[in-house]
Amino acid sequence: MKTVPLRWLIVIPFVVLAVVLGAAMYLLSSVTIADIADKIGKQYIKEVEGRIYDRVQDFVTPFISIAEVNLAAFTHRPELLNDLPAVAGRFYEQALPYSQMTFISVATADGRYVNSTQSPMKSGQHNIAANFVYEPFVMAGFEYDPKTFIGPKIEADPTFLYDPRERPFYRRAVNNKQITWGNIEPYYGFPTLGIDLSAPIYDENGTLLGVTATSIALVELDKYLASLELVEGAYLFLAENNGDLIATSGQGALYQTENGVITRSNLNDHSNKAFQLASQSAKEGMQEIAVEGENYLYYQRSIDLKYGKQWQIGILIPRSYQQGFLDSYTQSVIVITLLLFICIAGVGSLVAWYIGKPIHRLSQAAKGNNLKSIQQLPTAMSGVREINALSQGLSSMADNLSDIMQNLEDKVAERTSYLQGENEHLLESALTDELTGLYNRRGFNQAIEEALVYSQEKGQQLTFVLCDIDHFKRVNDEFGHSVGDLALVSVAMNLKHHVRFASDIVARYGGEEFALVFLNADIEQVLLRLNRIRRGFAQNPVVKGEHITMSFGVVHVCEGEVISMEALIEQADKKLYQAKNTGRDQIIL
Ligand SMILES: Nc1nc2c(ncn2[C@@H]2O[C@H](COP(=O)(O)OP(=O)(O)OP(=O)(O)O)[C@@H](O)[C@H]2O)c(=O)[nH]1
Repeated sequence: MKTVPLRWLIVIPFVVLAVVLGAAMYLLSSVTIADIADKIGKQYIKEVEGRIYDRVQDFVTPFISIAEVNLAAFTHRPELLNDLPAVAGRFYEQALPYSQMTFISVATADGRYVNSTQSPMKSGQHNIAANFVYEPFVMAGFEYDPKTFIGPKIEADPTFLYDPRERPFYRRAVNNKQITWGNIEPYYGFPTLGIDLSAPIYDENGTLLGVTATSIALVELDKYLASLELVEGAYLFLAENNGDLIATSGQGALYQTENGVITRSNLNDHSNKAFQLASQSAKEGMQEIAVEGENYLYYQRSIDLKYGKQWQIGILIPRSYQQGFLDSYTQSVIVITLLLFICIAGVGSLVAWYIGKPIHRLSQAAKGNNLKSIQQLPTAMSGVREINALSQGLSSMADNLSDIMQNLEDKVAERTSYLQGENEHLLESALTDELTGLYNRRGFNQAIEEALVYSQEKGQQLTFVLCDIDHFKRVNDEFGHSVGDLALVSVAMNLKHHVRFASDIVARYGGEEFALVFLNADIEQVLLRLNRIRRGFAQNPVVKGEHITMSFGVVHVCEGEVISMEALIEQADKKLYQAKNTGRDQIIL
């Protein structure tokens, strides 16, 4: 079975997971990112549009409401028109909270006129203007006074005769006989657009009593759109239905004045091509617009301002911005995911090293031939409990094995020494004659061979004797085989008695035949001894009063003479044969 290191077992799955997950995220993001970008873009557009819509409504609603409230007041209480200073005070208070409220005015049917006014570019500076205080129809500005309402005169121009009934706001209201919007126009002397709303006042008989009007500067809306923090490349505009711009997020002027003629900027001829295309589409809802290689999401919505007036909000967002943002976001997520998995794999590798190192050490110790390397392992070799348990298990197994081995060694030593004894005993019995205790033929062969080599090496003389009991058959026949055995033992003892114990050899050569070897002995001494043996048999009965005789065949090997064992035996045998054939009980040399 193929095996892998623990480290790879932990690291490889995480790396594979990271790659698969990263690839999956990349594929998924590439498929869905455009979709998500679109959704985010649309969501963003709607959010911005909602803010603008609310802002425009908040901006315009008080202006409409005040006109409506004043119309209702003058309609139901026409006597208010008899006390225009009080009306001026009322207008002043109404205008006070609204910085963009440039005029709140009323003009009576007999030509009197009063308003609360503030500069369209200097919000907060409220004054009162009237054309009846100074001189009839001479317009003058006044400070507000809490008690008299019309306070000290600020300025008066006797040549500035002002008859409101000749003014567009008055005529428009009278002609339309209802609340009517004026045109958006620049304020005279101020770089901002403004618009007014005028309402004719009738008594219960339908007689015209005058016209009340409000007017607002639109500079605040332009400022608001410009102040919005938009994504890069986004454009916003507020326009009238005919495309005339009211406010933008900062692309160009809203009107031009040439030779006293004022021209409003219109979406159709705007320098920003995206605006031009937006005006061409001129329908509400979400669309995609391509301008010079850039794709935009475009959203248009109309705001109903009552009394037949509608404005259009337009928003353009480049799609690349959203997509780029999402791309980099997705890439970051992928990179972070990959890094996370690499960190996990790294930590896994460390854990594998922490677990694997002591295991490796254990296996190295177990591989060694010496159990001591396992027994010497520390009890706490790792911070991992299971590894310590494994180490302790191995260690105690090594202890047990060591005991078993020691037992085995003792037993083997005991058995070996027993077998050695048995072996020696077997060897001895293999070389010894059981009856007499002398060398048997095999023992003799071995002994004579060693003796021959030794004496030849040392250059010593040697005498070999073969001797045989004469007519031994008769002993067996007469006294039985067991008595014959006793006789053989007695002969063996006699022979042994007469040779030198240490170096000479006595053997039972077979049956009643014996062999003697005398080492480093003169032949005379040997013969002396053989004769003693012979005489001993004549004098002492071997068994049951029976005397025996023996015949001897003797071969003497002189110093330095070389002869083989076979030749030596053959010669001795011949001599013995000769002794037997020539009367027995004799020594033949
Ligand atoms: N009791 C006893 N008899 C043995 C043993 N080995 C040989 N013999 C006997 O020795 C006798 C040898 O007889 P032979 O070969 O005829 O020789 P011999 O009777 O000694 O006659 P010569 O050698 O010619 O003098 C046999 O009767 C054998 O049975 C033994 O171990 N025990």
